[in-house]
Amino acid sequence: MPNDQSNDLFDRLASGAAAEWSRYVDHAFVRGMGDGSLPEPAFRHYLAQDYLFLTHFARAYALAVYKGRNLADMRASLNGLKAILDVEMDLHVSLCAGWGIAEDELERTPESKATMAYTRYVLETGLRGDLLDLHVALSPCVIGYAEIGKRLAATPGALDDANPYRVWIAEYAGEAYQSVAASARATLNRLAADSLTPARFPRLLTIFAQASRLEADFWDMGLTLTD
Ligand SMILES: Cc1ncc(C[n+]2csc(CCO)c2C)c(N)n1
Repeated sequence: MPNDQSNDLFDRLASGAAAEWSRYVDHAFVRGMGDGSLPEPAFRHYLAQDYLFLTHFARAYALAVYKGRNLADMRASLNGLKAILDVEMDLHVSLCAGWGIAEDELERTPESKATMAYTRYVLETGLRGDLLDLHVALSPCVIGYAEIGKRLAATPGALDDANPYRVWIAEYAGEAYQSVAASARATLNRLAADSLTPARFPRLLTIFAQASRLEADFWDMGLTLTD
């Protein structure tokens, strides 16, 4: 549970933006994946937009390489970039293929406004700010999916064969992804130890709240099939 007295920056942000955070992680789209009631066209629409989202997300990691202040920062971001380009994208393309969406169709999909808004917000925040601003903008995405995966996996029946969304849930609830999220938390704390001041916290909270809102809007876009 979020805790604003915590030493963990992520906990302080999630607790400071509790309304935006819970609209995102407890969204109807998420609950629909948990109990299998999400309409399949909504999931297909989401998957195709998520392909475009991941492409921009890779650019954001490339920007984080550039923004690193030392080789350790730069190497950590490069590992994130490689994980997306060499692993995540392939996983996503095969997940889409399983849902009947071929790679050339993904390439041809027009970007929805929600995808544009979210990805450009993250990129612009990183361009304008420093590495801490950028990692705060990325954190609802990276850490939120781990939290969603863990919660859903604990829902009775969520991982049953009868649930068409079980593969998605198992992926994010799995140990490999949980450890990606744990290291994203550690990165935030490391950067905060270096450059977080009390005066700066409200500005970081604004970034976190906006990114969480845009994540919730991304679920809305899937659910309502909006372009
Ligand atoms: C809208 C949206 N938000 C978050 C994620 C999760 N996510 C984005 S990049 C990545 C890999 C991090 O190394 C993960 C898990 C997503 N797929 N789509």
